[in-house]
Amino acid sequence: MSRVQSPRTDHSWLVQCAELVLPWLTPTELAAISLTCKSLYQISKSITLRRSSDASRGFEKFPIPFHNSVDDQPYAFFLYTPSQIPSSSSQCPQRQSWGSSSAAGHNWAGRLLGVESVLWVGGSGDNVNGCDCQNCGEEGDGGQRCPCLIFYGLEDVVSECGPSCGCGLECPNRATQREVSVRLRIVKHVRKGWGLYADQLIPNGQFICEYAGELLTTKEARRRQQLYDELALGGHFSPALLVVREHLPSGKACLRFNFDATRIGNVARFINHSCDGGNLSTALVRSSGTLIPRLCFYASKDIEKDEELTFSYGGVRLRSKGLQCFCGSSTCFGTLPSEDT
Ligand SMILES: C[S@@+](CC[C@H](N)C(=O)[O-])C[C@H]1O[C@@H](n2cnc3c(N)ncnc32)[C@H](O)[C@@H]1O
Repeated sequence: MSRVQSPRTDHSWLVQCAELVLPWLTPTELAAISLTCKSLYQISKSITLRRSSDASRGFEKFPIPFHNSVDDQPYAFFLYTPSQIPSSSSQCPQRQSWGSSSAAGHNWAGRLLGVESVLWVGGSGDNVNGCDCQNCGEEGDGGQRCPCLIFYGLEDVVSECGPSCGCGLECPNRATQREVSVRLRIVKHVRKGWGLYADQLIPNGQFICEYAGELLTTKEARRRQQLYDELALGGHFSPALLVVREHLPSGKACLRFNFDATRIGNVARFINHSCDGGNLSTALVRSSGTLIPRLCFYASKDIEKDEELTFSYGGVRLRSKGLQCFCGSSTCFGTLPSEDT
C-alpha cells in the first residue's frame, strides 16, 4: 500500500530544489520568488548574502566583496568571466550560477556555460618554469630573460608566453594570465556608482587585472553603444564598453578592439575614471600564438589600502552632452571622456 507523503517531506524536497535553482536567478527573479513563502525567502536571503560577499563568484584568488552605505542595492549583477570571451551569441551564456553554498573551487569555464576562454591555458605542462623558447628562464642582468617577453619600444605593449609556448601558467612570463592576486573590494559612491578599491597596500608596478569581457566586432559595438546611451539617459545604468585603438609608430590607427564588460566581465568593469590619470596604468598584452591582445591594469604608484583604483578613460570629449564627471581631482574636466564608437 502506498503511503501519502507528509507535508514535511514535501517541504524538504522544495528546499533542495530551491538550493539548486535559485543561484541561477537574476536579482529580480530572486526577489519575486522570495515573496512566495518563508522558506524561499530565507534561501533567497542567504543567496543574496553570498553574492554580496564575492563579486568574482569564486573565480579569483580572494573574494571581492561589495560594500554599500549609499542605498539598499547589495550587489551589482553581471556574469563573471576572468578573461576575454568571443561575443558570438551561441557562445555567450544567458545565465551563470552564483550564490550557491558549493559554488567555489570549480574551473571557471565549467561554470560559465558553453564558453571557453580565448586565452585559457589549461594544465601546467611539463616545463613549468618557462616556455619552450631557447633562453626562457635564463637569468639576465634584469632578471628573467625570455624571447617571448618583448617590448615593442612602446611602453604600453607587452608580450607574454601563450598557447604556442609549451609552458604552463606558472611561467614567469604569464604574469597577467593568472587569477587576480591582490585584495580588492567594490564600494558604492553616491555619484559615481560602484568603484573598485584596494583592500591592501599595492606596490607600484603590481599587475592588478585585465579588462575581461566580450570581444565585439565594431558593428556590434556601435549597436550596443546606441542601446547603452539610451539606457544611460534614464540614469541607473553604467555601461562598461571600452574601445582600444592600437596605433602604428607613425600615429595612424592600426587595429581596434572593442571590449564590453557590461553584461559579462570581471572586476575591471568597476574601475572609475579620473581626469588626473588616477593610480593605474594600462598596457596591451599579447600572448604568443594569440591574435587578440588583452588590456591589462598595473599600479602606476604605491596604492594605499582603502584607496580607489582609477585610470583615465581617455582625453577625447566629442559629445557635447557628456556625462558629468565626479572624479574629484584638481584637474577635473567636468565631463567624462566620450567618443562615438
Ligand atoms: C566602467 S563603469 C565603472 C563602474 C560604474 N561606476 C558602476 O557602477 O558599474 C563606467 C561608468 O561609471 C560611471 N563613472 C565612472 N567614472 C566616473 C566619474 N569620474 N564620475 C562620474 N561617473 C563615473 C559612469 O556612469 C560610467 O559610464
